[in-house]
Amino acid sequence: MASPHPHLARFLMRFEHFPTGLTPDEKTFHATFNVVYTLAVACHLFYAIMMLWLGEMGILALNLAMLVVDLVCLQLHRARREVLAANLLALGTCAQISFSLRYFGPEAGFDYFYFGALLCIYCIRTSFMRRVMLCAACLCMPLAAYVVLMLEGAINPLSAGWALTFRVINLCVLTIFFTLVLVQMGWSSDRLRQRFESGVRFDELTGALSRSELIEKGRGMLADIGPMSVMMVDVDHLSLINETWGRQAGDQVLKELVRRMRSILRNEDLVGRYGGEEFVLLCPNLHGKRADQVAERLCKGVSALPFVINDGISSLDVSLSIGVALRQSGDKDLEALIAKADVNLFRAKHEGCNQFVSDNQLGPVLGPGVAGVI
Ligand SMILES: Nc1nc2c(ncn2[C@@H]2O[C@H](COP(=O)(O)OP(=O)(O)OP(=O)(O)O)[C@@H](O)[C@H]2O)c(=O)[nH]1
Repeated sequence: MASPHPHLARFLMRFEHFPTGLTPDEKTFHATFNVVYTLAVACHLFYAIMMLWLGEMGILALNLAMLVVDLVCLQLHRARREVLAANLLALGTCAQISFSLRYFGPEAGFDYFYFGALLCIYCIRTSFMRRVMLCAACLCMPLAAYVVLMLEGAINPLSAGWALTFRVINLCVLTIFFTLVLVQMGWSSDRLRQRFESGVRFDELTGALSRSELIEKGRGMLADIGPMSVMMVDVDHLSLINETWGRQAGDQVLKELVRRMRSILRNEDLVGRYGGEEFVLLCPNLHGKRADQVAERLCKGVSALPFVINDGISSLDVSLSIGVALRQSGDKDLEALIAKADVNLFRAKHEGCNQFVSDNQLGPVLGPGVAGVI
């Protein structure tokens, strides 16, 4: 899916050096999180300084604890990070609200109303478990704040001007947080929906399209669109990798291969697992020399970095061979195109692997290579 806001996406991407192999959407997703975290941490620090100033050691301890959790959370794996982020943002906001209640008294009810409205919008797009977690997290702290308030009564040491300023800041920060979280949730849930709810069948191991799905979508493409390239991709010497490092290592190579190919290809290109270690790529509107350039980029790009296997203990150099078939005008037979790509793949293998051969007869372009251990 293309990011709905390309300018925002480009801006957000400046916030991080990304690991290689991420798609533009994934980069935006990461970057959004980083902006949210930066804001969250800055906000916690701001409140911490204010608490110190006001001598509120209890709320200060709470804020600092959350700051530490935030920072730890930053280091976590991104899947877990997503769930934690939602909770942390809610908790952080509640800390601010408990402060508001304490110092602004019942007027802070408006903040609650506003926060509740934002949370509702946010929750609509989350899973049931996440909604439960969010609500639990969001209810705990204001509840604690109310108990404290009931015991001590609201105090209001701030002048009306300061109180208004802080409440405005509070509401602005809330708005920025939740806007960013909403944007991010929109992108991620769209991706999830595309992946799991659209009835599209995926290969379980690699996440590539299943063979039947690929054929179905490919036939649709041939009916609808003009030029197109079909590439048959084969991992070189996978049986050697399996024998030397075990089948699990081979599986990791296949998974990583699909991830890297996706990062090189455009969003509209389809990656399907055709069988075993063979993948078919369907690239609409790609023809002539541009198809060769993409095939070359795949060969070079995928093998540029070693593949990490066995939980990071070892790494392998892995290369690809690719056969490219170009759709001639009027071609409607997908299987014939795939068969043509397969013939070209056979030539690429025969001529030494780690290269592509295309209908353009411009390949092979790379020297022979073998899978080797670093
Ligand atoms: N780990 C793993 N291996 C697979 C999977 N599917 C197929 N293979 C292996 O891929 C290997 C394919 O063997 P070959 O057709 O001889 O190909 P190769 O060893 O890659 O040699 P070349 O293609 O000539 O470079 C076999 O060892 C299969 O067991 C899979 O899902 N996981």
